[in-house]
Amino acid sequence: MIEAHSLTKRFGERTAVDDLSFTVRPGIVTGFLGPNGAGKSTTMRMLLGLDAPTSGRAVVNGRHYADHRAPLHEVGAMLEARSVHTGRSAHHHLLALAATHGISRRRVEEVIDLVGLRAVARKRVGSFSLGMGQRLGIAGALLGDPATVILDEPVNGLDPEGIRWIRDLLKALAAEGRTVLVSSHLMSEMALTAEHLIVIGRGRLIADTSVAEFVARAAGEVVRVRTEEAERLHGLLAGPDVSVTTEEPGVLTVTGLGSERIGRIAAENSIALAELTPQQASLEEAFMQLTGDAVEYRTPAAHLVGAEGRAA
Ligand SMILES: Nc1ncnc2c1ncn2[C@@H]1O[C@H](COP(=O)(O)OP(=O)(O)OP(=O)(O)O)[C@@H](O)[C@H]1O
Repeated sequence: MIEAHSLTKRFGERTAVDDLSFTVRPGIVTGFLGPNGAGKSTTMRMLLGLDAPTSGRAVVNGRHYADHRAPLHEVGAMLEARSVHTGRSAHHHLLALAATHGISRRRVEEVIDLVGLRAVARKRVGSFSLGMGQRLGIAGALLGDPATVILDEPVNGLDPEGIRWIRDLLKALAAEGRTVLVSSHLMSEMALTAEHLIVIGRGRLIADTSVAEFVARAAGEVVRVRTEEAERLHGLLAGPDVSVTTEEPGVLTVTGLGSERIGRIAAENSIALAELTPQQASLEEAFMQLTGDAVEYRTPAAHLVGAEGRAA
């Protein structure tokens, strides 16, 4: 379990994390989301005792990180910036880490296999690709078989197979009853991986909710209706809090009225419907809506869409 109590971090004039409180529970994957510069890494560093909060408290498994006698057994972490001696092999790096906690060689071999680095375990870390480095970071995080796992952007640099592997690994770790907190700016990835979300913008909490609730809350109710009498139905549905648009002939997109109500209005007026479909906004759309004001470094919209791999 991870608890942030009114965490605040200032760097000079800049407030990177602003009165942030949340709890991350065991047994599910919790996604930590926010636009670039939102304060995710700084928060994770405070959880791990690497940055001291200006005020507030970070507690992991009931204690400050620094108060754990054998922290690798409590919290396994991988932060974005890797601090690995590039001249060492993966095997040696993990052995050195294991030695600090009296962790056995056998466990080192186990995690090497678990992260799929067996074939390159004796190679110098300096020659590793970004994806291999991520796998090594995860091996280090899991070395102490910790109850809590904190990973900063773990899918960075991984290929599709690697991304799928991380997704399955995180879910398996949570299913074993561990607390799993994973940061990302990739909404689509979190939708597939996380069950719960903590969303921040400009260092402040924007949402602490399940993935399903997050989308529903941000998106509002949108229903697609197809009928040969679109024009007549349009007139019947229109109202002060209802917006009806026509994107293609015979198809209405209705916001502000539920599908049940639309179906009833159509029936009362003897309008046959060919389709009546509640739409779900994608997580990206929901995220954009919620964090719109909190984006620090804004990219032109077309670039943002492209970066997320979605068609306009
Ligand atoms: N050591 C530091 N000194 C000064 N400012 C800092 C420092 N570390 C972070 N910041 C600032 O604090 C804010 C939050 O940064 P942080 O790296 O925590 O965000 P993030 O959500 O992890 O972003 P990203 O997704 O880009 O990694 C940013 O405005 C950043 O410039």
